[in-house]
Amino acid sequence: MAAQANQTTTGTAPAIELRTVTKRFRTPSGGVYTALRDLDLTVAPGEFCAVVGPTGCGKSTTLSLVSGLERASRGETLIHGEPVTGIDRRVGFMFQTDAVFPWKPVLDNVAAGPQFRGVGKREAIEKARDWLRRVGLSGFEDRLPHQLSGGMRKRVALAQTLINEPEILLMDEPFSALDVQTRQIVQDELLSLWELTRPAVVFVTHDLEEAIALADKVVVLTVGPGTVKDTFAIDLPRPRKVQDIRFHPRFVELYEQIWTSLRDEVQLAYARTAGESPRPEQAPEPGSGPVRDHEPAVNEPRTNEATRTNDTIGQPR
Ligand SMILES: Nc1ncnc2c1ncn2[C@@H]1O[C@H](COP(=O)(O)OP(=O)(O)OP(=O)(O)O)[C@@H](O)[C@H]1O
Repeated sequence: MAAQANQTTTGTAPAIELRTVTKRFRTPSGGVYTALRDLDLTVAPGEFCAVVGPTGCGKSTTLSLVSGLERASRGETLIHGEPVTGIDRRVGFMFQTDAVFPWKPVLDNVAAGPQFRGVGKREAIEKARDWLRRVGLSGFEDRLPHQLSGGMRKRVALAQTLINEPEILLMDEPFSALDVQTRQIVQDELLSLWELTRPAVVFVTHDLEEAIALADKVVVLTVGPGTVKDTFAIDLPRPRKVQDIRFHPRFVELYEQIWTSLRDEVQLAYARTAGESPRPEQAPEPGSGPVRDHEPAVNEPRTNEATRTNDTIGQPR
């Protein structure tokens, strides 16, 4: 603990650290489902980390642990060297669905975060105006969210998240609902805004091209119970334009290497849900808080996983 405290004060602690984390859930039938097992993950301050893995391998669960929404059954989750004990104001989130107040104009939606954090209304509105300008939405301040396109709503979501200047940014498939062209524009915007404030990012995606184009490193998780299979440093130059970087010869090399690692996990996940190789029952693990050790451990796959396995992870477009 002393070493951790020292690391924190000297600013050298990782922004995020998961140490040998296991996460188990109780299933509706009373069994125990192990979503993550012995997962180790470190993200440095200012580092952009993308996480890929087959459906159901525990990517969102990993984010839930960092966000403080869930607690590990075993192992430690640390932010800047300190254990996560709940929701932390230094952490920002962006998910697949937009978290907006549908009845509020865009400006008020963006100003809501700072106001919630105690900033006065006038200052919050000025800040919101500034962030809307940065995401290219000046002139749209009075629109309601439903009066914007999907891409514009994502830019609002970016402004809403980044206005709070998070030190850690957790993103769970934030752009998956967008068409390819809009997605690339918003990805570029994310990169240029990230350069401004440099939060540590964990970006979960099913899109390997997106992961490589955005990240400093790509972490491949195994089929569930998820653990880190491989970590790839993305040594592509920055600043990047996502439309261009995928034609870089190194991008293609990295894509092939990472896909080789990922492909086996995707196929295994698909085979499980297609019934070729049923998920093994798992022995309960000690020290898991509310899930007691003598309870039966049964891994129960989600019924809709098979349909999502191969459609979003594939060869470069
Ligand atoms: N609260 C919960 N109770 C029981 N099981 C859960 C709970 N949350 C997640 N799980 C299970 O844990 C596993 C991992 O879920 P998670 O959502 O983290 O996977 P994922 O990799 O993000 O999936 P996808 O790529 O499909 O979004 C899944 O099999 C899921 O059904």
